Amino acid sequence: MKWIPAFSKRTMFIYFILLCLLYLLYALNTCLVDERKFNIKHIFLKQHISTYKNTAIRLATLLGFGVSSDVNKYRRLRPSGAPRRRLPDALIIGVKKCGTRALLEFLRLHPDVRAAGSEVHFFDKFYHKGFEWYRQRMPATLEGQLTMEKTPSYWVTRSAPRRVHAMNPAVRLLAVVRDPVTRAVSDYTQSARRSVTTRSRPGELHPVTRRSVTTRSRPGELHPVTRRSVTTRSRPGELHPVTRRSVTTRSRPGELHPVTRRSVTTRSRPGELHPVTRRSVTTRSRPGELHPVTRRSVTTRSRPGELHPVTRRSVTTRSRPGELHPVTRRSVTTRSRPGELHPVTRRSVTTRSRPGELHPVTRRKRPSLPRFEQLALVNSTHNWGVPWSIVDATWGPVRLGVYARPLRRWLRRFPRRRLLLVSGERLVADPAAEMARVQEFLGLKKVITEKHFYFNSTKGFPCLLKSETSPTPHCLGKTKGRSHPHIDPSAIERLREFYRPYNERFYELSGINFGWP
Ligand SMILES: Nc1ncnc2c1ncn2[C@@H]1O[C@H](COP(=O)(O)OS(=O)(=O)O)[C@@H](OP(=O)(O)O)[C@H]1O
Repeated sequence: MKWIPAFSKRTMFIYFILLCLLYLLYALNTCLVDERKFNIKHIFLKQHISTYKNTAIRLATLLGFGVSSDVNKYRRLRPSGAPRRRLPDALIIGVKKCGTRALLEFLRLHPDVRAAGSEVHFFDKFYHKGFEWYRQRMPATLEGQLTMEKTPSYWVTRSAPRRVHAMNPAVRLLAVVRDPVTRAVSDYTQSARRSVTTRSRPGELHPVTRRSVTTRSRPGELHPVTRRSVTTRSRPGELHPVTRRSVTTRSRPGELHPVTRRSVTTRSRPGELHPVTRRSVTTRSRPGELHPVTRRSVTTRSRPGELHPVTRRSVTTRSRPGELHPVTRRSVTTRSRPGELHPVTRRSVTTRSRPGELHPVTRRKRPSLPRFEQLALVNSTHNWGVPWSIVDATWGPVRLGVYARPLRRWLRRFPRRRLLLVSGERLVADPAAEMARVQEFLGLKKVITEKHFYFNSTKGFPCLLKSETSPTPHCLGKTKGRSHPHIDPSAIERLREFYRPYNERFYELSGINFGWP
């Protein structure tokens, strides 16, 4: 030590005193800012110190010291300059259809949380755009506020744990989980609302979803892919050959439905009363004619340009595509060829395309999916002569409920204490209690309590008394908390059996028993 004056005892002592002074200065600055007796010089100093502090914490972590980086313990907001956009401090990484939107909306009640409104999909779809792009998608926050984002698909994106870790190894992760069976039904309900009614040939798979489609086969035929009965059009009075229930019939005027014995939709001649109900029926008369029974004018089909001979108002015409209505000079409903735009409005028109074809202009889907049971179970095996359905674990809504696999991937990158598993069931049954756990995990003061919620019995879910965006009581949107279709109890039981071992594995890995049936 003697030959290196820089390390003499006296020099070391001076360094120590200097360090203490520096720390005192920092502490003093914090107090000054807290008391709101700050000036621009202090703000700059504060910003620099917090930057150094964060850097120091990261360096210490790299060197293997167990420094807690829980720097965001709840603080009174200090107005240290203008708000700015920052990369997220915490992420809701999943799981789809488990209540991620509810969690985010509830968290937004906290004054120290700011979150991106829509799903950003950075770590799964837009990673190539870089962190600066991601930062720009975030809301501006004040020093001390948490920046958050939720994208449920991160949970199952293989590369997401590595990418999130590269952004910030100290980031806090939240995942909402729910009974995988209910989750699957919820997932299916959403797809059913979005998906399409196609008319393809029997046996053909849907060209977009690659799953079987609603077919029109002959009465009694089973669906060629799912081997279940299909919607049939049989002759009046016939029962459905498979379900043995009555089918939609077209009978002659006056005939009662042969099975239900109720009157059927008839097409009679103008002036005729319905032979059973004795009420007037929809008639097609010639232009100008009054309805022979009611003496009111009837819907007519006149030639384009002609006024209705009784009411003297223009009538619905069928003109050639592109033609304007000769009286109103407005465009008329046209039937163009698939892909053609309406010649006057330049908007896509109702088309009749060939089976499997998507609408050529809008490329949008139309509604209908096979039943949940058909998709979740494959009725192919026979166990000692007894038909036995096996769960289709490759089907998305089923696969996503196997939580153990993605959890293992996340735990390879992040320590368990960095990931909070939120119960989707408790978020509905006792939102305040679950939010208390979440606030503690995020190092926030407990601000969100029971007084923020009320139970809306019509919706069947907890709703908010007020929020950042609305000062009046409101629930989540109508896409959240949908009513689910009835599912065959035996299918539910099959799924429960399927998930049981995976759930056990998940409880082991997470250290929490969620108690799913
Ligand atoms: N408070 C409240 N209000 C409405 N809905 C609530 C609420 N809390 C939890 N849930 C459940 O959240 C389910 C939707 O989950 P997500 O928000 O994760 O869906 S998504 O992945 O973002 O599409 C949603 O699923 P469905 O019931 O199938 O619509 C709800 O069961």
